[in-house]
Amino acid sequence: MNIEFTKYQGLGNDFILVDNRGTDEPCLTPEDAVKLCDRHFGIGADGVIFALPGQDGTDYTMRIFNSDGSEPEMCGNGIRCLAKFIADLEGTSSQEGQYRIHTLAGVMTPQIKPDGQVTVDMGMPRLLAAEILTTLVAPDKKAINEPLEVAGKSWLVTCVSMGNPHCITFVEDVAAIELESIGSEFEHHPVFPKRTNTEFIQVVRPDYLKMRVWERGAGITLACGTGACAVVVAGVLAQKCDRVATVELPGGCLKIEWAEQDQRVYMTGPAEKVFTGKI
Ligand SMILES: N[C@@H](CCC[C@H](N)C(=O)O)C(=O)O
Repeated sequence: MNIEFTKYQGLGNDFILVDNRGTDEPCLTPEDAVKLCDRHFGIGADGVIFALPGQDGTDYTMRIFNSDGSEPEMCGNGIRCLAKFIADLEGTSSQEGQYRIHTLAGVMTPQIKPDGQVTVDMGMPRLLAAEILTTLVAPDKKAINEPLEVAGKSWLVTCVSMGNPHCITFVEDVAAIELESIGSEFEHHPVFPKRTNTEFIQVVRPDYLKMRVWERGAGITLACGTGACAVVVAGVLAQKCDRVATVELPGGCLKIEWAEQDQRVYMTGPAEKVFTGKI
């Protein structure tokens, strides 16, 4: 193996980025990803992201393996990192750039802004149980504020897909949540046949939310972009937040808008190169 990589992070959600423009399949296996993501015996990361050739008229394709080797449909912090990585590969990192990226969740459009932040058109949220995927309610129904039994307690949850599944629960105090012990129970709950990401949310103000996350396939992370988008959608549906809100995560803040006009979700946040290396 002789592969160059660049490590990026978006709010501390960190990824190994690989230039995979030469072939249509990832040049590393899910098993490789598990080894490389290991924080003691590997490079250390929440996932490995591949920049592949575009499909169906898009500029690039993004594929990602979680740190457990599973393949999610989308990654919000990851796609901001990918935009910066592409700008670097194309030698345009000092300019603004906009890319159409094919993902397993559809086409996403990240745009690098003059201040270096990246805004991503994340598409429309999917709300029906059959799309999410959850058996918590009937396939043609939305799961909004539904009771779910986890760790001996009944939680009111709202389920949203941003291409990948999210289970959101509003709590009084996010700091008091014992994520280490309950996160995995949500992830593997039988009502989520493809497992789930879980977000715990404290509403500070309707335009300011505090979030902690347990990610499917990665456990506790410092931030989750698709999660922050799903949270604002859930907050609007449950009448707990505005359509434009700041979501504060342990790694920093994201600005999320669920636009009334086109019903699409827009996410703005940072993405930074950390170092380059060779495997
Ligand atoms: N951290 C990501 C989400 C990565 C995928 C997730 N773990 C899943 O399996 O769905 C983000 O920023 O969106």
